[in-house]
Amino acid sequence: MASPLPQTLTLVGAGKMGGAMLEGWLSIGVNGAGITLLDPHISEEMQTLAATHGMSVNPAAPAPAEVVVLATKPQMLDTAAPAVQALIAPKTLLISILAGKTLGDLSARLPNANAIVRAMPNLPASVRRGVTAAAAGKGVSEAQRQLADALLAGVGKVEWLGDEGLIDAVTAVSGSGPAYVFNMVECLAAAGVAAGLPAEIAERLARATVEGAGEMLFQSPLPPATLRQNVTSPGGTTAAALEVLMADNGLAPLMRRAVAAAKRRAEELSG
Ligand SMILES: NC(=O)C1=CN([C@@H]2O[C@H](COP(=O)(O)OP(=O)(O)OC[C@H]3O[C@@H](n4cnc5c(N)ncnc54)[C@H](O)[C@@H]3O)[C@@H](O)[C@H]2O)C=CC1
Ligand SMILES: O=C(O)[C@@H]1CCC=N1
Repeated sequence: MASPLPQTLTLVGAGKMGGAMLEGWLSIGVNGAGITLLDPHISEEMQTLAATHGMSVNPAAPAPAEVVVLATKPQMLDTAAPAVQALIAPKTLLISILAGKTLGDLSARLPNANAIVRAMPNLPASVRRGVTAAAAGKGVSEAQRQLADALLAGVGKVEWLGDEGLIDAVTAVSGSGPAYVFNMVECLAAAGVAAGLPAEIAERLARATVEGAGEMLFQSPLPPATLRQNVTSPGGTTAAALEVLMADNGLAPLMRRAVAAAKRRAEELSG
């Protein structure tokens, strides 16, 4: 049996991530007429989407909803909290995607929220290929957990965590991770230019390479190390490059430092 979907859902903060998730929910059949968007700086694109699907946008007195999704910047939590409290009925499920803000931080600002799921999605949700890790607070019923799962699975894969304490590390790996990959495309293209390629060709090649490699990861059951080995002819060109990338001062320590910095920042955003 298909998982249940909410009859009413209010999205607080319809920016890049909230908007990406919203498009996924529409595509799995959440009824636009039951959706309310609250965002003081809502984009024209979101307004058009809302009009197309009969959503309500910034109503004067929004009613409590079955599900409230909090998708403002973490720094806006204090400002948004009074309006969010008014959206929460005793059985409302609150899903927060705010980096760094813990279940405890959310409960302290929204004491009337009985059921809170803290989730960390990522931007490929916009093409329904996201991955979200989520942790449920104590007051979340099994039905509410399934409801959250249905919404999060609508935009990609879902990992439920028994330990909320892992979410800052999740944020540093998969939440921020798409940006690392996009930066790798930029760096690969720039390196191609340094090697003599015209800039436009280098960018097209770098981009298509990551698209193709990503699709192989998607389609193949093989571990990434095997996929890497399949490109690497002994004594060939890839081996020469990997000697640099896999050196003691290569990509691994750099990535460790980057992920540690992101995790530290998530911890700083808590409170
Ligand atoms: N962008 C990403 O890849 C990811 C973002 N996140 C989380 O998603 C949240 C949103 O991030 P983005 O979408 O990137 O930011 P964004 O700036 O694109 O969106 C935030 C939206 O909140 C709106 N907003 C500001 N104050 C508000 C208020 N008081 N009430 C209602 N809406 C308000 C803004 O107008 C804006 O449209 C953050 O907490 C971030 O940690 C999580 C995973 C990935
Ligand atoms: O950069 C950020 O803080 C957010 C959280 C993960 C991705 N974007």
